[in-house]
Amino acid sequence: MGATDHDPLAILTRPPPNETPIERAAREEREARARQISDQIDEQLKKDKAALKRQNGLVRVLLLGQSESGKSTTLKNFRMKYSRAQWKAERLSWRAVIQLNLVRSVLTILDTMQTEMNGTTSTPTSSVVQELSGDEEDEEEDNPIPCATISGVGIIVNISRRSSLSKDSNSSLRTTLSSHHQILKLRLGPLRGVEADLKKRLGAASDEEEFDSSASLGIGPLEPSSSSSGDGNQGAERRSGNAMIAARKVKRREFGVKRLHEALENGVHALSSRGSHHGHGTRDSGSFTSDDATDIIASCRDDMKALWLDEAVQKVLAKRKVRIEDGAGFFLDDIDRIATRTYEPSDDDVVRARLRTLGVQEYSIQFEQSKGPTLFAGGLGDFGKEWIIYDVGGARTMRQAWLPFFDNVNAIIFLAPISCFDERLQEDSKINRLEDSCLLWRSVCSSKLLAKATLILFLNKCDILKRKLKSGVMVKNFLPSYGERPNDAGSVIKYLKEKFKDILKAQSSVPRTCYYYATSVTDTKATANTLKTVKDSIVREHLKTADMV
Ligand SMILES: Nc1nc2c(ncn2[C@@H]2O[C@H](COP(=O)(O)OP(=O)(O)OP(=O)(O)O)[C@@H](O)[C@H]2O)c(=O)[nH]1
Ligand SMILES: [Mg+2]
Repeated sequence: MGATDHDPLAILTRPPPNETPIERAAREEREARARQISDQIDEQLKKDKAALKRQNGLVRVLLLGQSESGKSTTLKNFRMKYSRAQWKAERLSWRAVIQLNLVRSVLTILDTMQTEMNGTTSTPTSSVVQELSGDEEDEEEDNPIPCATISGVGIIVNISRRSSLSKDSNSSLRTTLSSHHQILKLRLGPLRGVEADLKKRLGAASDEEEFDSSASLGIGPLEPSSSSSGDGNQGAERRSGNAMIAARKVKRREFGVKRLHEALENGVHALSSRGSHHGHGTRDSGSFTSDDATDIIASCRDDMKALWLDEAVQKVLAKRKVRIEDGAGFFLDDIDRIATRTYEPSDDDVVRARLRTLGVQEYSIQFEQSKGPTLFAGGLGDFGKEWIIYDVGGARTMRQAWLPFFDNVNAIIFLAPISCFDERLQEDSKINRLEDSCLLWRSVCSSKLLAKATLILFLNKCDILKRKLKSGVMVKNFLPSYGERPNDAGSVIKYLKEKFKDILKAQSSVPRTCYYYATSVTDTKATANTLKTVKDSIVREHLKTADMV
């Protein structure tokens, strides 16, 4: 008896006895089809398994924080370090954005000068203006008023009054602005057309935007209830009681785009098609030569420099507390380099460029497996190799859009710009920016949806903080709880870090890990090191959750 006689399967699959040639051909065709289907199923299973593995290894990171906290700048650092090829390919297309940043700074100076010449009290509002806390319309002077107390944290944020100059110094400043300044203003006039042109080219999604100053935090269930904000004092009264001021809408000039890639591409395409019409503005082997906007900017170079370096202009800016140098997209110290016909942005330029985020932008980053022992080694497969980073718009009116992205997120990188203890929100001039950051951080810490996410806090804009403190701004004037602690950056960072830690502790029922970093994310070298540590901690936490370590 052969071995197959005992194999039930062999009996089942054995060809029937007395099979005719036609029957045999039909059977073989059936079997071939079955084999083909089986192979297809195997292939699909393999694909599903790979997709599942990839899905398991996918790390989702959400960048959160108020507007101008440095979210997009952090993302740029990530892309610059870990998506080098894509970054380099995109770098040139930032030129129009950087030119727009420069032009807007100049226009802000011109507007401030005009306001001064007119002798009016209002100051133009712009993305490049870092306006100190202080209500332009208040009569009282230099009298800090407690504005808000953050419940359980003990930060009392004062909004100091604008320290206005005497009538004498006002009029003397006005007369210092001479015909020379009028001429500069006239000669720089074409930059208004350039601004409009660049905006059109990039496809402005929202430029002049109105914010309702009575708008809520706008983050739905995350939003702390009004009673829990701990403002049961004059601060709350001050914010809600003055109906006239609360109803006022704050006008703000800032440029933002919904789809960054599209905007950058638009800039490039508009430029090359224009170039073929005008015989210039061409793109040759990946680099620009020139275009109308660039020509005008280049021809205004000396006047722009003269304006920025002018002593009387600096005095007007100081008087009106317009701190362009601490604002977003500051390029006035780089006029020589940028206002040329052949300007090409550097890595640092792109990182410093300001383009407000509208909605949510999504980026995928593929991390290379590094040599030597890594977290990916040891049979952990593709864990942490692919990251999806979500960058959101941070203005209050945009926070509703964050919620859908809270689901399944592995890590939050929260940016709190700590230099802004004496600034107010652009979208709501009643709210101190540090107070807003603390409230937002509290919402993030208390969110059930984010309970499992790794928390990373960047105490950002430390460079601006240092400059501000050095210039004599006293933290205790804005945060009375800071008391007599030394007015240096190290002490302020330590103090605020403890405040953010306290908030997390108060909002967590179980002890929760959070990684804290003092950052200046425009410093790309230092940020590269921070990101490496951040990346490792996120992957480590992710693996812990997945029971892999
Ligand atoms: N000096 C300095 N500037 C910074 C720092 N972080 C961000 N900036 C600048 O601040 C501006 C705003 O930064 P963004 O990254 O665009 O802010 P954002 O949080 O994405 O703001 P939205 O898109 O409005 O939500 C940019 O011009 C940055 O170059 C920092 O640490 N130091
Ligand atoms: Mg942004």
